[in-house]
Amino acid sequence: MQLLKVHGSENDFFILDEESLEQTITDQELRELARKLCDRKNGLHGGADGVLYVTRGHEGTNGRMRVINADGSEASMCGNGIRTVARYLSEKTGRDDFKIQTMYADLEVKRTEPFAAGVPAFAAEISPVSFAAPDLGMHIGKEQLLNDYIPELSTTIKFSAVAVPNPHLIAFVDHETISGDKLGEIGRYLNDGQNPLFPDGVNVSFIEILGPNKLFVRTFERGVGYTNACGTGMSASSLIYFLVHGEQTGLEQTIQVINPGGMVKTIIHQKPDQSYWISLIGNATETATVELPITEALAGDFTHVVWTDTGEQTAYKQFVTALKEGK
Ligand SMILES: N[C@@H](CCC[C@H](N)C(=O)O)C(=O)O
Repeated sequence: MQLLKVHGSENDFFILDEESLEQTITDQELRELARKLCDRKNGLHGGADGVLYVTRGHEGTNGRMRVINADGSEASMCGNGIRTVARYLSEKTGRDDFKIQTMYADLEVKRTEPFAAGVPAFAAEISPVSFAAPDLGMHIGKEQLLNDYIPELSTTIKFSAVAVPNPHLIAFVDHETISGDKLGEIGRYLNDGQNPLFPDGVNVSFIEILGPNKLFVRTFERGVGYTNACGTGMSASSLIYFLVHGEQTGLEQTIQVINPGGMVKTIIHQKPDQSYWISLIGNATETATVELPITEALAGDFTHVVWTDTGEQTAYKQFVTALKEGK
């Protein structure tokens, strides 16, 4: 079996193309493989946030992406992941602009200007968007939530909820709060599988506004925990920023979203039917190619792994250093 280790803003994944498997695997094996590979302690080379399983897509697409979180659960979308799958499929098929089949929609992706020398970038469509409680798996006694309190969570922090289409709960906070563990406390509670508010879990993001069209976003991901970045989380946060702070931004404007692992750009669009969609633009970095026997991987045995670094991470680190220095 071959894998590709990739990341978008250091939200890292193993891409597994079904064509690299000698035999088909069951859904149960795929979930088990994700749990074994991604474990941050005992997994493959420090683990990962998830597995992106690439298969043939239906007509009109260049392939299909399934998102398996580190805990083996399946998500409907992954914004950082889809850019890396876009790059993988682009290099596999020689096309730079195409659609990828995901759980609920065929999404447009395209190669864009690199973020820096050696830092390839792709743009991905993030949609469909919904604010409806049933689409969010939200049970808070309200049909929608926009900048309002959930008293069970906090009496001082206001939340907004949006599905893009995976569910996100978002709050504007100050610098001290975003740097503390309130996000972890809320994220862990809402993803314990037992709470009555989001029984299926939810991705939780805190936003600090750094200036007009400039945000810092930190996310606690469903099925993962704290991540360096969450692409759908940053897209959802940008949309909520537009809806709550319309005095600072507008449709078709580029929003810069800084995250613990780097930076992405987002643009909010509105269709004639009034529905929203978001462009998410960011790096698609390939850090290593990996070869290993699937039977051993399923048993959590990584002794016969052939791991080959691509060397791309050096350019990515230089890009992040320049970003921090404001260059
Ligand atoms: N990291 C992803 C989101 C992955 C799925 C998420 N954990 C969920 O369960 O919804 C991103 O970049 O969007």
